[in-house]
Amino acid sequence: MYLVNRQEMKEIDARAIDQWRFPSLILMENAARSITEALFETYEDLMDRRIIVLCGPGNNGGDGLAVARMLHLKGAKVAVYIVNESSDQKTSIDHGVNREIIDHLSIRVFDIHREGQLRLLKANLNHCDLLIDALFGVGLDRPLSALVTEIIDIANERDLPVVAIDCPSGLNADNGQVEGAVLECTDTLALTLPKVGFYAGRGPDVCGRVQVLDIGIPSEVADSLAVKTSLLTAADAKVKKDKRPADCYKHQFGHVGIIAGSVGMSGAAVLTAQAALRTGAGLVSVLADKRIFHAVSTVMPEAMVRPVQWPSPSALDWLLARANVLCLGPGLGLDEAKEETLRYLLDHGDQPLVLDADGLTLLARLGLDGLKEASRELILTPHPGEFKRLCGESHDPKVSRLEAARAFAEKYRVTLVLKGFQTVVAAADGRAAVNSINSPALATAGAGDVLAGMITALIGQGLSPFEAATTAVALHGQCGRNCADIYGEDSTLAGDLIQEIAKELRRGK
Ligand SMILES: NC(=O)C1=CN([C@@H]2O[C@H](COP(=O)(O)OP(=O)(O)OC[C@H]3O[C@@H](n4cnc5c(N)ncnc54)[C@H](O)[C@@H]3O)[C@@H](O)[C@H]2O)[C@@H](O)CC1
Ligand SMILES: [K+]
Repeated sequence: MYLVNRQEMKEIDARAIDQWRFPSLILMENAARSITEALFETYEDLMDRRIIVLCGPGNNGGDGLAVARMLHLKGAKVAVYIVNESSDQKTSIDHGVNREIIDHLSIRVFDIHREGQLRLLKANLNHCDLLIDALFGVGLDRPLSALVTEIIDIANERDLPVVAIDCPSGLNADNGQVEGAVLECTDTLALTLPKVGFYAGRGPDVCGRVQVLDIGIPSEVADSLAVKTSLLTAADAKVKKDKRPADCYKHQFGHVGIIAGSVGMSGAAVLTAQAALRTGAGLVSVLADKRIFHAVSTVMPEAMVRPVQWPSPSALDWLLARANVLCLGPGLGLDEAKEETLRYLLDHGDQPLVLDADGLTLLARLGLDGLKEASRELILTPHPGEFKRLCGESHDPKVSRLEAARAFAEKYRVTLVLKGFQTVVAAADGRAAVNSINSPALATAGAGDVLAGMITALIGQGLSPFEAATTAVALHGQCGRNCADIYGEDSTLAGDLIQEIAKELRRGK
């Protein structure tokens, strides 16, 4: 699903109106109908609640007026407050139309132009059971005034459920930044598409549950724009590849080469390899330190395990001659021999290479300057600490994860998987995706090794690095959610995730 900024959303609305010939008032009516339905679905006792709709002067406020009308006509208890400070109190055209309609109904409508008029709102908020936020949507284009800030502060002080129409007021839909105040919402009903700002800066704290509502704009309209950002949802957890033919053989599904594990960290090699096998890899070869060879090979009869004394160019040559994709790093260790191993791999072979965990720390040590000229596709999977190390001095904590990941991937011509809550995947060509399928169950030892194995296996089966990374991230998130249901968030083990890969892949067929 596309994830859009304000300019893209406005362009989609404008094209729907100008090129696809949808009258804007129809879109507003559709929006209001979808929002009203969602409110009834979300709040079963809606008819018993005293509802306040806070409207701004633009089309977001117009949506609010139309929703207030629909709720009123269904018999709900609604009061409307319209905040408009502009000197001529001008509103958008469609807001004006909906104002006229509502003025002919018996709904209580109050105008607020200045601070002296806040007393009634303050009093009514004390007896309110649901606040609908229609102050500003994607049209917020300047810092909030003192009046609006005060209104938002008053509302935030109350312990009220708040439903945002399109976007919480005060949230910059481009980057999640807040200047002054932001309405803290329980639910955000995004119109047509989710906005980037929901997943950056303060966005995750203030949006609550996000639902995306269809308002009748055909999907071709968004397709006609070059939107480069997407939101990963359950649909992305399905592997987009053909079903295995009946007469298939293992060499058709990739040969994954894994360089992982060290004394005390043999499990990392096992988890990476098992995850790759469960994700459909035809063959998996592991180069493992000879001291952990038995530990790795005995628990994993399906993988080919070769004992190695690092550094070992000959073992790497053996692997380079066989594997069609490589993964280096989980539990590998950081000694001089491993540094030499990575240096050798960066200079030899042309298979895509996934660098994870210690592989990333080693890369940060070697320096990133050579990456742009690398003869192979590189996929880096850092957690925030590793990412900071990779960025070095250029790390800027004020830049959102999405933009930081995108800039890094473009600069170094790599696919970057910036892990954490709402993992970001970014490609060298500017595409990026944010994962919406998260689970606290994934915060467990070895979960990263599993993800690295999954990404590597999907590349081995022919997916592009970006496709493989986005699919694996969504699938991994889904497995985390399943495990949270089965074992609980506290008790999920990385190995449990691997069992879930099998169930999810079967379900996705
Ligand atoms: N065809 C469309 O364009 C549709 C738009 N829709 C709604 O319209 C919204 C966008 O409408 P608009 O572009 O009118 O924008 P908004 O209604 O989000 O806000 C713009 C209005 O707020 C004022 N404003 C902006 N920042 C302010 C600030 N900091 N303090 C005080 N006033 C401020 C502007 O002067 C303008 O009057 C969407 O978020 C969505 O809710 C929906 O009705 C669906 C269709
Ligand atoms: K809003």
